[in-house]
Amino acid sequence: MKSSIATVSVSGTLREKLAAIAKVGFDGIEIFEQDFIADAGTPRDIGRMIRDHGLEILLFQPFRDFEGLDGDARRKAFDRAKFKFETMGELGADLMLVCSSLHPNALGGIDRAAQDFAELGEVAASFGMRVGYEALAWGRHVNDHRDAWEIVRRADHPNIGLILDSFHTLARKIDPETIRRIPSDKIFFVQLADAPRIDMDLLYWSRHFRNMPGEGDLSVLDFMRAVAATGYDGTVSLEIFNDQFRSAQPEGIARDGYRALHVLMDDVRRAEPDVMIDTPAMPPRSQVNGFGFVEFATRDGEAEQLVEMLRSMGFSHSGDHVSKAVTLWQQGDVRVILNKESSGFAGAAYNMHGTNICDVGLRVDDASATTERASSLRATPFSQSVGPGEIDIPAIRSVGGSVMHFIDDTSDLANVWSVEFRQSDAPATPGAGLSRIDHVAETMSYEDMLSWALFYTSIFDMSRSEIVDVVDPDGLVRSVAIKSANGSARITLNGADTHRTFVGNFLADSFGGAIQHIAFATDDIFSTASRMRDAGFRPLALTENYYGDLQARFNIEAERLAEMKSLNILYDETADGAFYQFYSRPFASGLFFEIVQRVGAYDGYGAPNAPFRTAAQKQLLRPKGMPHR
Ligand SMILES: O=C(O)c1ccc(O)c(O)c1
Ligand SMILES: [Mg+2]
Repeated sequence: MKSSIATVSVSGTLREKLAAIAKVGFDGIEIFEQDFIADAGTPRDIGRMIRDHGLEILLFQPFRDFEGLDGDARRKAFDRAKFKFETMGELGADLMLVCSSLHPNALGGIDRAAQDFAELGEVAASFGMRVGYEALAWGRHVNDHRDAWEIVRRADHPNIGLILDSFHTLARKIDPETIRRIPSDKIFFVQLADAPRIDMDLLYWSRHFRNMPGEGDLSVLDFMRAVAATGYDGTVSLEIFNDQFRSAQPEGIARDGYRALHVLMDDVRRAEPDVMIDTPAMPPRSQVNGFGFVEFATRDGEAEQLVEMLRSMGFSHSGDHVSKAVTLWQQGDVRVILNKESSGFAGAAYNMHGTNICDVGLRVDDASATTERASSLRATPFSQSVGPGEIDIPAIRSVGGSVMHFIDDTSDLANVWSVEFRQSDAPATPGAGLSRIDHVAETMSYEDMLSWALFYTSIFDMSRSEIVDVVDPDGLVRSVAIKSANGSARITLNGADTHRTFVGNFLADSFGGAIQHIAFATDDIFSTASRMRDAGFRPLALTENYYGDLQARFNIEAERLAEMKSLNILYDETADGAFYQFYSRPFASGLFFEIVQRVGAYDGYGAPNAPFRTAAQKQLLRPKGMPHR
């Protein structure tokens, strides 16, 4: 199988696109005519430049409005095709995509179109070219791959074949299983794209909202399984028209494309064990079993403030690093590390961002297999020199340049706490009932959200929720939740459109995204909240109006409601269960803690409460009388 990406999928000039596509390791490209025409080089020069990047031109496209014409218009269409074949010869491309016609004068008829393609096949053959026919979902007469296939079958010419595009098939809800009966040698090329399910005009949806396989809601896996089952082992190419991608960094998009394509082929291989799939092998998705630790880079007054907060939340100072200014704080199954080093990764992270969560440890089944899969999918490995008494823990780069470490039970990684930390003499405190990390919340620019969701769902056995809109007083924040298969690890990604929102404001200070808050789980939030209050914890205060509204919306006993109000506990309820939560006040550049209790099978994060708590948080951040940013 050759991997390819269409030049339209990536932003920049043709040269910038090629550099990015080549760097991440695609075999070739689909060259879009616009990209080619906009470049000042001759077709020969452009062809050479592409090959100099180590890339093949696997497809030239698109050729429009060809079939179904008659008279002069038909002759003109053939002349146009000849001109394109000549250009392709100079470029060094031998396959042209013809998409189904939208021409107002195009006449329908399978046999008429077949006749056009039989003749075009002869012309193509005389130029040493091949032609693939693709049904656009909004084609005038042909908008279904089954009709395109029938035309190709009846054209019966060795230089005429079919091009399949997952978007056109899946957007129209055409059963991809119908692909299994097409002979593989007549499939000349396969294009892949996903898209979010939005009810809108097909053309508009396709030209603006496509995204990488796995980033949307279409079943690209079922489509590709059917293609693979035919025995097709030719090019698989990403053709992604997306407004956001057009303005993103070319290399990030190319990398996401590479990741999406290879993870899809890996999934196909696992789903169709009898089919030979020729892509690099990688370990299966990594099983995540919760969070091993979270690490703050911090210093001075902010470090003292953090210690105060941890104490007030019931954490005990349980250990000191054998050689570094690093302390370990524990409660239940939660480990928080405070790193006050001025050198190394945490030191650099502090110098850049101030107090921040620079590192997260995920518990996985197999740490080295996890990093192996991650590097196969072009994640950036991370390592730093291992100091005296330290264990080399496998790690990769994560959101905003932070680090993600992997801990498992199968190697000496399991002993890291006893090896790297000396137990503290400080007496353990009784705690406040926090048992584990329920979730961590990462803040990022909305443009990066799909990319980080793909990061999690491709490397780990994690799935993605629908995107929900969270209203901030100064803008919209979109949020998607990532959850491990067993529910033990949850990560929410919050995408900010503007820096005026609470998360956007944090983003402006944190350059490129970071964890903004950590939510701890308790089994009894009322007891936890009162114990924390007694230990000096200062919760985020909600308004009277909030509790008035709760009373109106839900059936909560008056006494309970009064207790919630006095402890600043928020509430949500669905058919699956109930959810209680309360928050700390923001500290440092807008970091905060959350305490949650899930009742029944409640699976959300209290999104209906988000506008009220963000308003309260912003109130505290904004200096009185100052216009906000
Ligand atoms: O939107 C289009 O016109 C268009 C062109 C070529 C394709 O391969 C395609 O899928 C869509
Ligand atoms: Mg296409």
